[in-house]
Amino acid sequence: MPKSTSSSDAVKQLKKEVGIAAAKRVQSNMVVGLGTGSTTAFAIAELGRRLSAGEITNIVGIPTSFQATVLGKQAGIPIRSLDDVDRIDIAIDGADEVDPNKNLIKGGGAAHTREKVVDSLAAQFIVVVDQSKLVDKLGTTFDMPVEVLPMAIAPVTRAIEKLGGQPTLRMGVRKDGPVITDQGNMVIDVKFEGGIDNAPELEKTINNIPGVIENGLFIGVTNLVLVGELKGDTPSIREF
Ligand SMILES: O=C[C@H](O)[C@H](O)[C@H](O)COP(=O)(O)O
Repeated sequence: MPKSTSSSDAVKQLKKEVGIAAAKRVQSNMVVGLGTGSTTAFAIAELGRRLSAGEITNIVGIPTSFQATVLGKQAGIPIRSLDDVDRIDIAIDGADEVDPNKNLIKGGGAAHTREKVVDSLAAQFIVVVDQSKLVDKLGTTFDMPVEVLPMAIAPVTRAIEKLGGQPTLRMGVRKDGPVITDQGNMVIDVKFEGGIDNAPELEKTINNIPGVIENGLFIGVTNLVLVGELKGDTPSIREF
């Protein structure tokens, strides 16, 4: 087996273990925020398994994307909207970068706007990642996604350049033209050379540009990070 295949298999296994570990923290009668991405997909599947096995009963899921809605329904989790509930007990979601203060970059799947709404409302927000997502400084391995109203792409791009960012319009894969989000907007990925110096400030500054819907910085939202990591050849889970 080529090395790259075996290492991607190992990452997939870490994502699976950490997703399952997070799903095991869900108890009966909870309202659960269902995150987006390949890691959370394992958590959603495990929640469905626990429901059908009778290990937990009477949970409902609040999805953060079309993907989470589809996966939640496939797993047999009753899906509700924010109009139907008065609280979210726990939210489980992935991340593209996690810093030592549990601050995040999210939006690799263009779902960060709905994710920020749902994850911020949760009494407990659990982030599930494999070890490759841990960084000392945000913005060093992943560009910051910004969801933008399509008619404002040009002025928002110029405003971000004035702030020192290098914006790129995200293009579709297996679809010509730009990525269109679940809300019908576009996404700009912004590189900051050397990473993001003051992420709490930048989160507010970017969101203050007219036409910006939401950026992918999640500051002070996370309660717990579950990290899947390899100890030698053995997968283990660390929390902080
Ligand atoms: O928009 C997508 C989300 O923020 C994801 O949670 C994030 O990109 C991590 O996804 P994955 O678990 O697939 O790496």
